[in-house]
Amino acid sequence: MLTVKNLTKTYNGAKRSLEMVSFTVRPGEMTAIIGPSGAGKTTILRSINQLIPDDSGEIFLDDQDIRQLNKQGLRRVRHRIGMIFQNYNLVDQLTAIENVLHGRLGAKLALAGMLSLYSREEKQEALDLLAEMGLADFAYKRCSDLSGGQKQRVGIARALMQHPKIILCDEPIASLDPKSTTLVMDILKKLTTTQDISILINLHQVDIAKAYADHIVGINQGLVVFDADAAALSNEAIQEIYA
Ligand SMILES: Nc1ncnc2c1ncn2[C@@H]1O[C@H](COP(=O)(O)OP(=O)(O)OP(=O)(O)O)[C@@H](O)[C@H]1O
Repeated sequence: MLTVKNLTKTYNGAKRSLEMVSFTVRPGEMTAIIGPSGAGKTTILRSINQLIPDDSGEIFLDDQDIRQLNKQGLRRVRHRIGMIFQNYNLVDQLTAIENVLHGRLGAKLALAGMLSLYSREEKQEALDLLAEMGLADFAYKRCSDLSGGQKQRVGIARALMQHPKIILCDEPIASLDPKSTTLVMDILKKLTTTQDISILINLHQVDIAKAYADHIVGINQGLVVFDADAAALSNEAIQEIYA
């Protein structure tokens, strides 16, 4: 479903951050990217939907090479890729439901988007998603008044509002306590099994990656040093990834 081939990236004047990175995210699976700080995990995610330019490689979502798309094509593809961030990226002064509705912006004409014009169906869908996230009572609360775990669940609902084929998660649990971590990871896992959504997730915690991911990609200094089913992640492999 998502195939990254020989992705290479150098930031201005710096040494190479990604070196011929290749891996595949299969449909309905959770793939975790693990590796030490600075290994290139965020750079991979940001390159996939072309938030940052890369040097070379191929990024296929189904049959389409994202790197070859024009502006309009890229906009369309981005709408099928949900994103979840460590710092939530919500508009704090808006309510939870308003933030969730932002997930529809990519599908709207510019004017409707600018005026925040949403249909009754869209509003109902946003409410239903918040209820699914256990946040029915928080729909009209400002996001600034929510806890980290609640904010992240609003972020997931916003991503789901895009009806994505894949969700990219950049360390979504890094700021959460253990209870919220379990809640958020359980929700993400359930999306893969019940909705056939693929998840590509950057994680710092190896134990969480082993417990939840179907497939693990280990990165060290911009190179893929492990790429296999989670069950194959041995202590030796972990040592090599974190060397
Ligand atoms: N905007 C930037 N300008 C220059 N170098 C950058 C930039 N962003 C990242 N890098 C460098 O690219 C490399 C990979 O960084 P990246 O943030 O992708 O790693 P990471 O694995 O996500 O790290 P962490 O786990 O700490 O978030 C690092 O050497 C980093 O210093």
